[in-house]
Amino acid sequence: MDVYKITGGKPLKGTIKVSGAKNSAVALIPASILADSPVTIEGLPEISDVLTLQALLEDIGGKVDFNAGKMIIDPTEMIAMPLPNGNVKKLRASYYMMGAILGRFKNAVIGLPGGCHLGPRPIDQHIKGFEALGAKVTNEHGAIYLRAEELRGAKIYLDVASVGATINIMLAAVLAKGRTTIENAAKEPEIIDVATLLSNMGAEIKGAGTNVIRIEGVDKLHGTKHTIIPDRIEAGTFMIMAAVAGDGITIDNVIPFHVEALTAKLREMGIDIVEGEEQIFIPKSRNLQAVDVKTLVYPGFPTDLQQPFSVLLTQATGSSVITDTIYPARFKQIDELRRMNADARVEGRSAILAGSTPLQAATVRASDLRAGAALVIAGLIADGVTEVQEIQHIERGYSSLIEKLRGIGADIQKVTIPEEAVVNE
Ligand SMILES: CC(=O)N[C@H]1[C@@H](OP(=O)(O)OP(=O)(O)OC[C@H]2O[C@@H](n3ccc(=O)[nH]c3=O)[C@H](O)[C@@H]2O)O[C@H](CO)[C@@H](O)[C@@H]1O
Ligand SMILES: C=C(OP(=O)(O)O)C(=O)O
Repeated sequence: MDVYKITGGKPLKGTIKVSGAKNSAVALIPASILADSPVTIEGLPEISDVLTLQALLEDIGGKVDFNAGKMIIDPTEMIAMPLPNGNVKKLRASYYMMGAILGRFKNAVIGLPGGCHLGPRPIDQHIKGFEALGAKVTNEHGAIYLRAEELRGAKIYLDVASVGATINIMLAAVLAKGRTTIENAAKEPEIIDVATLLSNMGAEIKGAGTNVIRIEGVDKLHGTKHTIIPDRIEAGTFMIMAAVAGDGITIDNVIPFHVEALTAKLREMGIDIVEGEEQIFIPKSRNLQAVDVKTLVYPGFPTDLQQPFSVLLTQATGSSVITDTIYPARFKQIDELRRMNADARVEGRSAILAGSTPLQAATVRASDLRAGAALVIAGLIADGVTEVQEIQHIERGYSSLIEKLRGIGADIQKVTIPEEAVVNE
């Protein structure tokens, strides 16, 4: 099994570049299914979620060429093959195969999605949307069957402003007959990115990025070329790293507006943030002050940064509370941080962290993607050599992490250890 070994305490300095956004990539790739000619996507991150989606497109007959972040997808010979399990279970966003295959072929069979275990992650709002568009949806032996004679535009009010449901309904609705309105839509930047690709393919979409999206169905969509937006969660992870371990770090390829909730919190803690057009510079930080954080839908503080942020709070003066209103049980990093000497505990939907506590190296487990990112940051500031296990979760979402961190002076390596050395819960 592969693990990361990190020797903490090295001064981190220089420039670190952000890759394309994972949560856009995983929707843009399935969106290509809807076109009648090749789609090119540039700037994709080299992460396992992207490779798994490439395999899923190939499973249904797509021809895909992926090289240096550029993916050329020829969807012309795709067929609505069932995708019951296997690759589907490797990532959360395989649910976008439902909307895209249903949208193009009017029927689809897809296993239930995988992804990070953050507590319950229902897809009832996706299903509600597909049904409103005229699909019959059944769950048979762990696979979702979607069948429609034709898809017709509808008015859909989402009970929760779900990113996945918003995008999935857009994918299913762009080729439906007539007008679809999604109310209480999610507003994340990734939704705008997907709407931009679909519009450039010929779709008629208005309001992406607001809470009402209107889609006028069209008869066909064509290929196009698209450049993905930068990953605001990767950028945020590097900002947190720079604040807690940096000796002057520039984060390159970031849209500062996309990380404003984090920037505001960091400033509240006393951290200097210098914003450029596509760069953020964070000088060495001193005297971090405790703050409370509540995760909310965009533009609120993102749940995906809550776990990395908890490491920063172990180094602040005073006691901080993090409350995750999106995934109330998303605190598996806390037990691992306690192994590293953090003074932290979970109470209900909150984590309470007392600072400032020097962290000590330990062998820890990345239970999920952002818990893994949190443990890497913890390893960078801990005294000694930290071993992070289960890094396959981290590699679902961070492109070339080792190389990027080494580029700013981190001592981190990927090594293979025998299976018997793996820690169990
Ligand atoms: C691939 C992807 O883009 N993943 C992101 C996406 O996940 P994902 O799209 O799965 O998250 P959602 O925005 O759908 O979930 C938000 C909230 O709505 C609830 N919900 C969602 C759908 C549904 O049908 N019913 C329902 O109750 C969820 O349990 C959660 O409490 O947004 C999350 C919230 O920003 C991020 O943590 C994930 O990184
Ligand atoms: C939860 C995440 O991803 P996914 O939805 O793909 O599991 C994440 O990116 O933090």
